Amino acid sequence: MSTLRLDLPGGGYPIHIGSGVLGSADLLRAPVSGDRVAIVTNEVVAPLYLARLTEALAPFDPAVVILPDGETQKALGTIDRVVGAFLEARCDRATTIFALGGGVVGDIAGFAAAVYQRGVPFVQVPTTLLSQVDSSVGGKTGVNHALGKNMIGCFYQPKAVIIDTATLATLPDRELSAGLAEVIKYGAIGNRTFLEWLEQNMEALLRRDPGALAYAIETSCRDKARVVMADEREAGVRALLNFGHTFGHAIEGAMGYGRWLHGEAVAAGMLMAARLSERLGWLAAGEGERLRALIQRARLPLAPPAIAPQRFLELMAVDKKATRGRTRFVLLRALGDAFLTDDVPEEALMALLNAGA
Ligand SMILES: NC(=O)c1ccc[n+]([C@@H]2O[C@H](COP(=O)([O-])OP(=O)(O)OC[C@H]3O[C@@H](n4cnc5c(N)ncnc54)[C@H](O)[C@@H]3O)[C@@H](O)[C@H]2O)c1
Ligand SMILES: O=C(O)C(=O)C[C@@H](O)[C@H](O)[C@H](O)COP(=O)(O)O
Ligand SMILES: [Zn+2]
Repeated sequence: MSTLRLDLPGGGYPIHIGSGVLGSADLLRAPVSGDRVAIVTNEVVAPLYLARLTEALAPFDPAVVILPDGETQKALGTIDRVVGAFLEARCDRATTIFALGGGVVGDIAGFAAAVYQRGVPFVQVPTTLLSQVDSSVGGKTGVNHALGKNMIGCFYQPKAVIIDTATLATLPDRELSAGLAEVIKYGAIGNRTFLEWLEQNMEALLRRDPGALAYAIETSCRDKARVVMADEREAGVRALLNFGHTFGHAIEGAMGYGRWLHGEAVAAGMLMAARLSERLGWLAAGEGERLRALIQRARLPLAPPAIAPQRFLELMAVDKKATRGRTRFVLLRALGDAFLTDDVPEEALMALLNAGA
């Protein structure tokens, strides 16, 4: 097992990574400060891992909230239902909330914990590759709105992140690939050495080699923690973690939440951002091709679905990175060297959208 730390002025937390840590009573009970716990999970994850978490938390007798599966659950109505379940179970301010599941459960449970009685402690126990490398770390919580992805939420840091890599054994292949999109993102935005490692180890990751997965998860969490420690509230460098997301979130919204997985939309979005970088003369063609090849080997989509350019623009107009009415994009100077800019001529953007990628 390895442990990283994410330190912030408001208090830091450990990120424990290891196979079988879901069975570790010591690790799971350490972040519990009060005398009660509640677990938020979903109908897919509960039959697989709820008993193990409940056993590890004994003698606490957790209140359990089991949500339906899927991205469409990331909606304000779900927060109302989760808060209702907490109230019915008489959860008080000394109740620690555990999020057991993928990014959807983590974003919902984290936001519910942030607003329940104005804030109760919570712990992330991520069970998808995507949530283990990205969503469980850094404190972005929230839900979607019909007009935009993650439009309702807040920054609210967990007390601990406990990553049991053994849970990935039951993850469907399509979900594993979706997680690899965010892993590739770390290489593309700021870690060329890691990108080269991914080029050499993609097959090992796809066949779920435990050593390769552990290395990819640890490197991703370390990179993300470093960025979050430098800029918790996304005033600057944290925006780079949004590489591929300006296009990706628009794809998710245009298709209807859940049709394209988040990681799939981010993969196509990263390639759109790379192509835009090439069109604007920032990125050499060979670099974009290298990213395309890696995304293809991760079994991820290489191009967006058919979306009218006007619709794309409408959806991107609400992107949270926009300032003074101008959409900002994360572009590449090279693989491993990303930057944020609002200096994207409309003709270049329209040419990209009209080209279908
Ligand atoms: N907060 C953040 O910083 C952040 C970062 C990245 C993504 N996100 C959000 O995360 C969400 C995507 O997360 P995700 O990719 O984990 O999707 P998800 O939570 O929908 O999980 C994917 C699927 O796998 C199932 N599942 C979970 N663990 C499993 C396991 N061990 N075995 C078998 N099945 C399992 C889930 O029930 C679901 O069907 C999106 O809403 C995205 O916006 C948030
Ligand atoms: O943690 C971050 O910061 C990220 O941008 C990570 C992204 O992978 C993630 O999808 C995040 O939820 C996007 O945030 P948003 O602010 O663009 O909604
Ligand atoms: Zn993401």
